[in-house]
This record gives sequence, C-alpha cells and structure tokens, in this order.
Amino acid sequence: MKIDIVTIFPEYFAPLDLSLVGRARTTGLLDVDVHDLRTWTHDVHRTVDDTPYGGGAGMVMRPEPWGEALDAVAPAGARLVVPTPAGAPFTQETAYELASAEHLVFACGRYEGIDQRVLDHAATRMPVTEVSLGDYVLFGGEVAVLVILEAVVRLLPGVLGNADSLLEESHTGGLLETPVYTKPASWRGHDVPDILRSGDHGRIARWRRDQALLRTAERRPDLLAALRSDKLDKRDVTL
Ligand SMILES: N#Cc1c(-c2ccc3ccn(Cc4ccc(CN5CCCC5)cc4)c3c2)n[nH]c1N
Repeated sequence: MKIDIVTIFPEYFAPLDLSLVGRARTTGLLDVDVHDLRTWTHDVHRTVDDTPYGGGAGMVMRPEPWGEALDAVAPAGARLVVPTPAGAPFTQETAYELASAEHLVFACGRYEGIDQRVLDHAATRMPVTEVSLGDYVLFGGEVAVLVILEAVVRLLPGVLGNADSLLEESHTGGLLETPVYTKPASWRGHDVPDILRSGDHGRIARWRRDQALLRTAERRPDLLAALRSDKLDKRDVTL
C-alpha cells in the first residue's frame, strides 16, 4: 500500500518509523511519504490560511496550496481521506474498507478546517472520505491520521505476525474484548481466574464470551443493541 500524508506539521509523523508501521515500511509492505503543505506555497511567508468568508472565529486553510499539493501527490486511483469533526464516524469497518485501497492520501487540516472547494474539486477525480474519530474537538487532523493509519495498516496482510489476532478481534464479533491475563498466576493478592488455568478450552471459550458480553452490556449497550437478538446466545450468563 502507498500512503501520502500532507500536513503543515510533518514532524508529527516521526512515530511512523516505530513499531509495526515502521517494520511494514522497512519490509516493503508499506510505502509512506509525508509532505509539508508549505512546499506548495509561493509567497515569502509561505501562507496556508486566511480569514473565513462570512465571518466567524479562526482561520481557514487556503485552497491554492491544497490544490497544488493534491495535484502532485494524489493521482487518479488514489483515495483521499480527510479527518474532520464533521466527518462520518471512523470505525473498524471503515478501517477494513480503507485497507483494501492501493493508494491512500491523507489531508491534515488545521485552524478551522480546509476550504470546502478543495474536497469538492478532489471529489471530481477521486473518492473522498471525510471521517471523524469521535465527538470531541482536536487542534487538527494529524493525530487522527496517526490513529487511522495504525488501524488500517494492522489489517494489511503480513503486518501482524499472528493473523489469528485479527480473527479474534473483539470488534469483529461485535462485542468488547474479554479481560486478558499473563504470568504470574498471583500478583499483589490478585489471582488469575481459575478457569483460565483449567486447560478446559471449551469452558474457557464460554467464560471469555460471557465476560465479553458482561463488559459490553456494562460499557457499550449500544453494541449489544446492534447485535440481532438471534445472534446472542439466549442462555444465562455464567460467571
Ligand atoms: N477526525 C477528527 C477530529 C477533529 C479534527 C480533525 C481535523 C481538523 C482540522 C482542523 N481541526 C480543528 C477544528 C476545530 C473546531 C472545528 C469546528 N469549528 C466550528 C465552527 C467552524 C469550525 C473545526 C476544526 C480539526 C479537528 N476534531 N475532533 C475529531 N474527532
């Protein structure tokens, strides 16, 4: 997969050299280029923003630098992803969808956002996806791109050493993840649940599903509501 990121803060993306994303880059699974939007400014102050038409607080990112930047880094066939508070919710489903793309271009807005005409013009020649991480307000799109990029890259074949992790992914089943434990069996008076040390894999699987159901009911009743009733095991939950 090819990824281009356009931002006024390229240093935000230094972390991409770390961890699995870094390894995916060195092994050739991923080709990531980060571009400074100011490359496509032509004034002495390298201006990327201006006052909003219609008034209002803050500044808006000018269309000209963005137009030239996308002309340069987003060929036909690329998919433009734009984080914005006004975007559609970014979910695991979105991550799977983006993971199927050959070429993703991320536009990192700042200030009060990017002039809408940039997205409208881009949409005349490529798919444009405006996404939001959640109902809170960030300073810009960079941290959102880091989150989206990690969620997408971990789905690429060969990136996760143990592909089974994806299969067990709690969000794939629609429930939250079950509690996890490792050695030692007892730690500061807290013991690992006996069932996990029983070796009875059938009972362990049942216990894990029950724990996932309980957690989901407590923390994310909306996820339970989204599951069709016939998908839920009707038996009582055993502790
Ligand atoms: N994903 C995601 C995001 C973002 C996000 C993503 C990208 C940019 C680019 C700039 N900002 C800052 C900002 C701040 C407030 C507003 C709203 N204003 C009200 C009146 C006119 C605009 C617009 C932008 C961004 C924020 N925030 N939260 C998320 N889940």
